Amino acid sequence: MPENTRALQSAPVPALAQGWYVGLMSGTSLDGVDAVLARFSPREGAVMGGRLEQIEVAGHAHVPFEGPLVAWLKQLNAPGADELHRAALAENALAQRYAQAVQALCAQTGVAAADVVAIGAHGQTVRHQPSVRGEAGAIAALSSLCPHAHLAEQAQAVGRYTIQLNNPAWLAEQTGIAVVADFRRRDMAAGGQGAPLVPAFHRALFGQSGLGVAVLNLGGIANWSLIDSQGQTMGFDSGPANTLLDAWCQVHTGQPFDRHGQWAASGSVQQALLAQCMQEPYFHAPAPKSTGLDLFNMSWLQAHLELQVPAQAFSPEDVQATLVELTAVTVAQTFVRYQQGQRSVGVCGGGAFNTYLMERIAQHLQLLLGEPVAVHSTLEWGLGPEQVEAAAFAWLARQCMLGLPGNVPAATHARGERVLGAIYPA
Ligand SMILES: Nc1ncnc2c1ncn2[C@@H]1O[C@H](COP(=O)(O)OP(=O)(O)OP(=O)(O)O)[C@@H](O)[C@H]1O
Ligand SMILES: CC(=O)N[C@H]1[C@@H]2OC[C@@H](O2)[C@@H](O)[C@@H]1O[C@H](C)C(=O)O
Repeated sequence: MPENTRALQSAPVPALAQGWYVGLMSGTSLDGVDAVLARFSPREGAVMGGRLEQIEVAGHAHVPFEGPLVAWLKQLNAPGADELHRAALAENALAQRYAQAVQALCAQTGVAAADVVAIGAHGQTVRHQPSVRGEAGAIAALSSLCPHAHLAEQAQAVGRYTIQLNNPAWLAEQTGIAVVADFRRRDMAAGGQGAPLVPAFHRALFGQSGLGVAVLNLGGIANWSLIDSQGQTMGFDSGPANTLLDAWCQVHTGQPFDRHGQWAASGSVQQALLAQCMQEPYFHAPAPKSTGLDLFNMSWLQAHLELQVPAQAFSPEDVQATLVELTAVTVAQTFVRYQQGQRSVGVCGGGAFNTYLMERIAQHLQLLLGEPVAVHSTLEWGLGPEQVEAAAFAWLARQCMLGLPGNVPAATHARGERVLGAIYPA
C-alpha cells in the first residue's frame, strides 16, 4: 500500500475546517515567496455569496529569490528556445524554495507538519493568456490543433491558457504535507479568466454586513476587489504596479525596488509619456479582465518610450515618477468606473509600503470622486499587507479541502462557482 494514502477525504470536516493551513504566494513581482501559516473560523455577520471568517496567523516567512532564479523566471515569461526543459528545471527550483519556506514556518511557530492540513501553493505564473490574442492570425495558427478553429468559441477554448510553474508532488514529498495546487485552470475551463482569485477571500475576511469595502492589491500587477454593502463582489486587474517600477529602478539604480517611492518622488511626471502609455487598450477594456507580465514588461515600456521624441530628454527618475502616476491613474479610474459607494480602501501587497504611490492613489481617487477616500494598509483591518495574498492561498486550499468554491464569477467571468485546485496527498 502506498505511503500517501492518509486519505484526506476521510478526515472529519471539523478538522479540515479548523486546522492549520500554509499559503504560499510567489507573484508577478518575482521578489520571492511569501508563506503564511494560518487557521480560520467563522465571525459575526452575513453577506451574500459567502461566509464571513476571521484569521489567526501563527507566522509569516519570506524566502527571497536570488538573481539567477529571477533571471531564469523572467526569461520564461517570454517565448524562447527549449522552454519545456527550462520550465521543468524552474518548477523544481521553485518547489525547493517553497519547501524551505514551509520548513521555516514550522520551525518558527513550533507547529508540526503533521498538524498542517494542507499547503495552498499558487506556483509561479509565467504565462497568462485569458483570451486569444492576435485574432485572425492566432485563430489561423490554432487550426491545426482544433478542427473547428474557424468557430470563435472553439478557437477560444484551445487558445486560452494560464501557466503557474510548480512541482506540487515534490513539495508534498519533501514536507510530508498535502498540497493543493493549480488553482486557476478550473476557473478558466469554466470560461473564466482564471484571475483574480483573491476577491472571495477578501470578501470572507474584510467584508462587512451593511458596509461596502474595497481591497487593492499592489503586487507586480494591481488588482481590485470591490465588495458592496450586501457582499456582492467583483474584481479585476487594473494594470501594472510594481513590475514596471521594479524593472526600471533595477536598471537605473541597481536596487531591486524603489524603497517607499523616494526615488520616484524626486522626479517629475512627464505628461506626454503618461498620455502615451494610457493609450494601451487594456486600460480601456471593460472588466472582467486580467493581465500579467506577458503584456506589461520592459519591452512594453521601451516601445512607449521610443514613441516619445526625444525620449532621452527624460531623466530616469522622471520616468519612475511617470510610472507611479500610471499605476495611480489606472487604479483610480477603474475604481471610479466600478465602485458602488465604497469609501474605505484597504491596500495590500508590497506596494502598500510605497508611501509615494499610496499618496498618488489617494490623490487621484479624491480628484475623480470629488470626495476623500480612506486609503490605508490592510494592517488597519488586522492583516499585514505582505501576508494577505499568501493567506488567500491558505484559505483557497481550505476551500478546496472542504469542497467549497474559490472563485467569484463576477470577477473572473466563469460560468459559475467552482471548487479550485488539485490535491496532492501527503
Ligand atoms: N518598502 C517598500 N517600498 C516600496 N516598494 C516596496 C516596499 N516593500 C515592498 N515593495 C514592493 O513590493 C513588491 C513585492 O510585492 P508583492 O510581494 O505583493 O508582489 P507579488 O505577490 O509578487 O505580486 P502579485 O500580487 O502581482 O502576484 C516588491 O517587488 C517591491 O516592488
Ligand atoms: C495570472 C496571475 O498570476 N495573476 C495574478 C497577478 O498578480 C496580481 C494580479 O495579477 C492577479 O490577477 C493575480 O494574483 C492574485 C493572487 C489573484 O489571483 O487574485
